[in-house]
Amino acid sequence: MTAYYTESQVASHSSENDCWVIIHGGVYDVSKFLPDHPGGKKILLKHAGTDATKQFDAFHNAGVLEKYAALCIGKVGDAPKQGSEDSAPAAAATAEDDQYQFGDMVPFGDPSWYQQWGSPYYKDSHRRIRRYLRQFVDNDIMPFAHEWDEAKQVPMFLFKKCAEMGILAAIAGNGHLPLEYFDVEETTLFRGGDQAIVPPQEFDAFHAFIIFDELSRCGSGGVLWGILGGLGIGLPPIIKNGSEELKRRIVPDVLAGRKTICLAITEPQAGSDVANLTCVANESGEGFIVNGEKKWITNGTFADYFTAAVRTGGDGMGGVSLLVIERGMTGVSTRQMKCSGVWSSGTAYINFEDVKVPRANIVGKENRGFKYIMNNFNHERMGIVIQANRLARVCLEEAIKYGSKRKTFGVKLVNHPVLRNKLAHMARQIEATHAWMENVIYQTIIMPEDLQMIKLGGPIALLKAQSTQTLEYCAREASQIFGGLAYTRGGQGEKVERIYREVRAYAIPGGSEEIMLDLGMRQSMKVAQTMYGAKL
Ligand code: HEM
Repeated sequence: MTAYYTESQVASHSSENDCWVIIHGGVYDVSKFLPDHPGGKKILLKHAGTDATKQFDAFHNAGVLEKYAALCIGKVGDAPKQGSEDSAPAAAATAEDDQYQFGDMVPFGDPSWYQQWGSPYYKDSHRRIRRYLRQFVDNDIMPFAHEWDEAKQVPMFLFKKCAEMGILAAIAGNGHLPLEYFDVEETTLFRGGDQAIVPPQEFDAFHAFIIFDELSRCGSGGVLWGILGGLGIGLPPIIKNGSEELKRRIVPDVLAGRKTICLAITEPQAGSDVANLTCVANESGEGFIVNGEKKWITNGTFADYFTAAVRTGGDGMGGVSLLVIERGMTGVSTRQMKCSGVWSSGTAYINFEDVKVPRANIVGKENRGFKYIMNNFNHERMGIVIQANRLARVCLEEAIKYGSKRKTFGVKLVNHPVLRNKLAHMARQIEATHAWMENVIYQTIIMPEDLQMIKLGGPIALLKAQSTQTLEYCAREASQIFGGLAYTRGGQGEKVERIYREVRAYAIPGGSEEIMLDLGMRQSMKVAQTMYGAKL
């Protein structure tokens, strides 16, 4: 039952031992919080017993109130009369309610189909998954993203939660649900047949896109890579190429959040140059003995399984295989690396020293690993593109929100033409990238998979460079708009400061911008000549 107080009742609680404030209609008892308030005790006491909404808004993000909800003891005003509209429980929102607009309506703060624009790509189940994910991110992720980043790990219960929702299965399937390896009725998103939030038979690449896009609103690459980075790239090669025995042994546990997995390809001396990796797996008896190092491995500090690229044959791409190495195997050791960003994602340096791996753990055929890795690259890169563009959008949204309340020289930041110019350049790049992204995702639905490999590889490589350069631009400009607040960790500039540190975690892995731009043109020229008959 909500308690209601009058303004004069609140005013009588204005001493150091008994201090209440009103913020956005809520009454907060901050007596015990005074010594812990990061802004200091005095400033709170100055506003004791009063409505301090305006002062509060000047120094905090809205999320602070959610995080400190326990301090809220009631509301200000009269209790609603029984049976009045206010006392009735709010009706659950339906997909129809969301048909025209959804979100905060900050210009370009969400994709255009959230803001009264029509789109051929989305139907009711897309609108429902969007609402479901937004609540999850607002309530269960955003208030804690900063803490998790500082603690340099995401909590393990998050994997279970994502599994229960069906998010892990949705991400692993590359636009399809891997229905053989999880029970849809155990998930909140897909249970209930035609009545499900997303009926399993309706699931498509746009649902997966919305999941990634909405999750990325948390503004933390560390959280995103933490929960999905390893699974999103480490599991699909097994689902696609592994033996039935290997799949049954590994996939259900990972999709249920009981076990975690990562992809271990990069080495101290071989990054984008995958064909030259040196981690070696020598045949021995019933299996292999693995020796070598892996570096910058997302989720490597805690993953139970490593989908590792190893050299089983001669030099170059024809000698690479994929092996599932398990944490419990003797000779596996991992340590957390100190990176400039994505702190909570568990980036690891890994040593394999005489690790005995049974032959049953090989993924697909021996010496075919390079092909399996390449086949997964489009999926991996699109995941990066979606995240990078939403993180860029977060920078724009945060900058507009902050710039609409902060004044300099008596004028709101958004009303200074020089700052509006920055916002405009951010918006045009984000919207252009988003439209290209939707176009490519649509192609992944209508184009046969073998053709996608050939025709989409070039555009996706260019799109990756487009999205990370957009992210870099937006992170920089938003930081300038936030000024000193984006130079300190936490507080109002929390997301922008963190994203600025995370730009390189998007621009380098999965193919650096330089390699993407070159590959994108090379591949597109080849396709034009060999498939469309261009005389070049
Ligand atoms: C329920 C009441 C309040 C809570 C839970 C709260 C919480 C916080 C927190 C968590 C921070 C750290 C920065 C951040 O995360 O945003 C902070 C900073 C601050 N707060 Fe509060 N606060 C409250 C009320 C107020 C009020 C009424 C004022 C009055 C002006 C105030 C002034 C400040 C200032 C000046 C800072 C420092 C900002 C900076 O570092 O730039 N707070 N507060």
